[in-house]
Amino acid sequence: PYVNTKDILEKANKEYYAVAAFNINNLEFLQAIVEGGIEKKSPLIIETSEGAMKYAGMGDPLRGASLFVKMVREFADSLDIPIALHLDHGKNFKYIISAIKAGYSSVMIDASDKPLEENLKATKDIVRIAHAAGVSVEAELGKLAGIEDNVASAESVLVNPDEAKYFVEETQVDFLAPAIGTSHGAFKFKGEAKLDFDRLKKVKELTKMPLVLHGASSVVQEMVEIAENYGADFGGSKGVPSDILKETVRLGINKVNTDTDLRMAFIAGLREFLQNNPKEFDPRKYMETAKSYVKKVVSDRLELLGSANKA
Ligand SMILES: O=C(COP(=O)(O)O)N(O)CCCOP(=O)(O)O
Ligand SMILES: [Zn+2]
Repeated sequence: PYVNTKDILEKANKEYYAVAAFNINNLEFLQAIVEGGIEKKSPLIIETSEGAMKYAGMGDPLRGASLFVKMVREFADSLDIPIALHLDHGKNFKYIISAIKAGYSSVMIDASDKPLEENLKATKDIVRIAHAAGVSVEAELGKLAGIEDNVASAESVLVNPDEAKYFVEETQVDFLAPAIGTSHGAFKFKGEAKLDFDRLKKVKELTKMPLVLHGASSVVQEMVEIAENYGADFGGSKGVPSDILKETVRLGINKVNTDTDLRMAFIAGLREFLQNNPKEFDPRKYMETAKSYVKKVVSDRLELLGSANKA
């Protein structure tokens, strides 16, 4: 069934596991993610960024939002596993309202690049509207390093746990993304991977609410090797190692944003197939390997996060 993201995350919060939030931009990634969820009998959070809404709507974000709701509902309404649709990194008021209007389960208001007072005000405004429409809300405190929504932030600004407690009480957001040292994309760490577990622990103790990890892809070595075998150049790529990811779940992370791992699995499969099948031009065939690799990465992640058999 099509459910509210909050329902999925409240259960995960109580039982101390995490649910992956997989980004999509097209039909093929959605198909592969749903196949993984069915195989693992796992709840799924499908999420789309504002860029995805523009891409699918051919420049019209409301059309994009409505298309994604229809696609995801079509799968969700016909399956036993709970599936929610979430707007990731909502920064533009018009896009956030478009997602609510189209029927998204939840939206993120990302005002983390603003001073606290501005973040508070923007978040309160969205919470008031979203809650009136039965839509749950995610906000972010602190800043991820790396490129976030085209804003290149040289270094990450880690969450302040006391500020987090004040923020959630003031805004009544349903789930919070504390920045603890991750960043988006495939090049997360120069040296050794390190996250600020102490801050995470404190935020959980102070808020007791479902928490979100952005920039949580692991950069699966197996996929990097296949892609590089067929011409990709992913030198220097490094993600969040599985043991570190598991520790964040043990410390209270309940939603794990995953986009890069799916992108690398897809391109690895696509490169491999195209190189080995010079005569093929049927789109139902030449994306098969790509989709199967995405499904594999999805299934492994659902297992790792502990949401398998939790549907
Ligand atoms: O946290 C993540 C993904 O992290 P990852 O890169 O580690 O998968 N996200 O919120 C995904 C952000 C995708 O935005 P865009 O469509 O503009 O590229
Ligand atoms: Zn993110």
